[in-house]
Amino acid sequence: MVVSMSKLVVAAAIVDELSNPQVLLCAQRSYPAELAGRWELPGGKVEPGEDPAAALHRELAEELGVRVDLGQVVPARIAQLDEATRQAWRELYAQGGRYQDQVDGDFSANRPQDAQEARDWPLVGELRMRVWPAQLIPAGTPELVPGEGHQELRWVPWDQVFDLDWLPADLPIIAAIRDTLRPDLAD
Ligand SMILES: Nc1nc2c([nH]c(=O)n2[C@H]2C[C@H](O)[C@@H](COP(=O)(O)OP(=O)(O)OP(=O)(O)O)O2)c(=O)[nH]1
Repeated sequence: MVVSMSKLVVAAAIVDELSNPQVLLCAQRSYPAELAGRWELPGGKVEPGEDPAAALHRELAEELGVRVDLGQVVPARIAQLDEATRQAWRELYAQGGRYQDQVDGDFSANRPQDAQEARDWPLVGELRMRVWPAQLIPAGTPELVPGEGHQELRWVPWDQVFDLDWLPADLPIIAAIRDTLRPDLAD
């Protein structure tokens, strides 16, 4: 059997307050050139053998200098992916897949052919992303100084979030986060 190898990225949807979020922390990438200027959720790649949630805490401390409380992972919703991605993803899961670097073992246990959800979202190529809602410790919306990875960090109200030029794979993810945290705003 062909088993594809994927790389896990972890990211946080940091809001002012998990119980009633008004704004989302959006980050504008500064590199590489082809991604510079696009918006993303802060985070980064899991290192070999690293626990994914621990990797996220590490990335947020490094990139933003913050500590966070994490909520529940927002799973990937098959229905929110475009048709080409959905098809590619079904095939991937049918083959079976593992993360490189022994992160979390086999991820094909939850098969999107049958399921409507899976834990991780597809990004470009081999990358998959696990996303947690989060709030700062203490909760709030302080001004944050971007590190070298970001041009700008901005707290954005939900009704303006989709005005930003997101990395393409993030659009269904951001919609799912908004629908999960603010079901009253769901389309
Ligand atoms: N952090 C983050 N990465 C995303 C998002 N959406 C998306 O497609 N990506 C892609 C962009 C990158 O190719 C990859 C994350 O890599 P990265 O460069 O941020 O990872 P890293 O901080 O560990 O950096 P490096 O060691 O690889 O330089 O995932 C997102 O919302 N947040």
